[in-house]
Amino acid sequence: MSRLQADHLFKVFGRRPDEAVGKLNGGIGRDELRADGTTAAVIDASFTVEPGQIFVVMGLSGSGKSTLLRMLNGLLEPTAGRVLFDGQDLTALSPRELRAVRANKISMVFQHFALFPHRSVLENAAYGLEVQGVSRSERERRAAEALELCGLAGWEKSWPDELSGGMQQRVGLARALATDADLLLMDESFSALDPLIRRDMQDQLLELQKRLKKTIVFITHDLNEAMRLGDSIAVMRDGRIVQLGTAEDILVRPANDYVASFIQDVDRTRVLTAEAVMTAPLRPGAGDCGCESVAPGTPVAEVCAVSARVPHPVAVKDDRGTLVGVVPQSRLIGFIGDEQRPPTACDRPGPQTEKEVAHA
Ligand SMILES: Nc1ncnc2c1ncn2[C@@H]1O[C@H](COP(=O)(O)OP(=O)(O)OP(=O)(O)O)[C@@H](O)[C@H]1O
Repeated sequence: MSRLQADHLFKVFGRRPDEAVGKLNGGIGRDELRADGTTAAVIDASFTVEPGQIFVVMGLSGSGKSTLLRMLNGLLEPTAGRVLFDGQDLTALSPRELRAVRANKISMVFQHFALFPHRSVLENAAYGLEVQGVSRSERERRAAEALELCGLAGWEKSWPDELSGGMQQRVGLARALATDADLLLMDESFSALDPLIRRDMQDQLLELQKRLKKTIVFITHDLNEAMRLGDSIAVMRDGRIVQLGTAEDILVRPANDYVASFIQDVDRTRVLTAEAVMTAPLRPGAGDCGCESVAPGTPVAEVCAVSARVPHPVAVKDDRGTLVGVVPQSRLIGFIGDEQRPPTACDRPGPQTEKEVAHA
């Protein structure tokens, strides 16, 4: 069972929302509705998020990301459609049941995390547990653990204003992790941070995720962030999900010109991995030599570097050392050059470089 499922979700603000859903289903556009003073913030969004996955919702300002997120945790009631959390229909719960689910199973991390200025870092991290009614000693233990996970051991007694912006954001993350919630909803959580600190936080989240295996919905307007973090990415435009897929799907097979224009500036060699470019080995015994090999998840840029050092296609091996494919140099060069056609033959073949002569 999926941890989270959005099933034909709509959110319409303004007059006669139900009528507007009917019109949207009938093919009317968002702009036509707006002329009536009605805003279709989310239109027919469906997706599933599996346990342990990072699901990223990416889109420009006004595309409907925050509205979608607020429906996922029950803060906003959908105009139509359902949200299933562990198979339970959130839209069918009473306000009291919904509050219990939100307090115990869902944690939010916002862009500007509001820390309490007159509480210590430890008390701030323990806040979610306090709301849950956990005893002081237990919540201090769990908050200290979460702070340590987020690299803030030793800062427990400090005040928020003694911390940098990045550290404050980590306290927010620690607060979310301390509650043991299965589902983390992160709304532009790193957007207010400087680029280097932001990257650091992304790395830290990925590192934490390897251990904790939470289910995370992460909202961002930054495609690079989406590609770094997302096991699965939904690209939103004007309230609709226009593409749903992995970073590789989006880079290699953009669904339309809009998505294609987004990915123009993405460095594919740093996002796509050996797995995306490898082929089946042609000769038996490939990868048996002592030459450098790469893991399936190695970025193409690093595979290029290895390829320049070994005299044959780069072997791709899984974590048990089993050969899963090879990456010939021609494929790497074709990939960087965005070339899909097969290679052509030379009418005067033969070694042309010192390296080729040495290995001829
Ligand atoms: N309470 C509301 N009443 C009326 N319209 C709203 C309301 N909340 C959001 N909207 C509209 O719904 C649309 C989607 O807004 P939303 O905040 O979900 O987008 P977003 O992608 O999260 O944008 P941002 O990145 O700027 O936060 C916008 O046109 C917004 O003006």
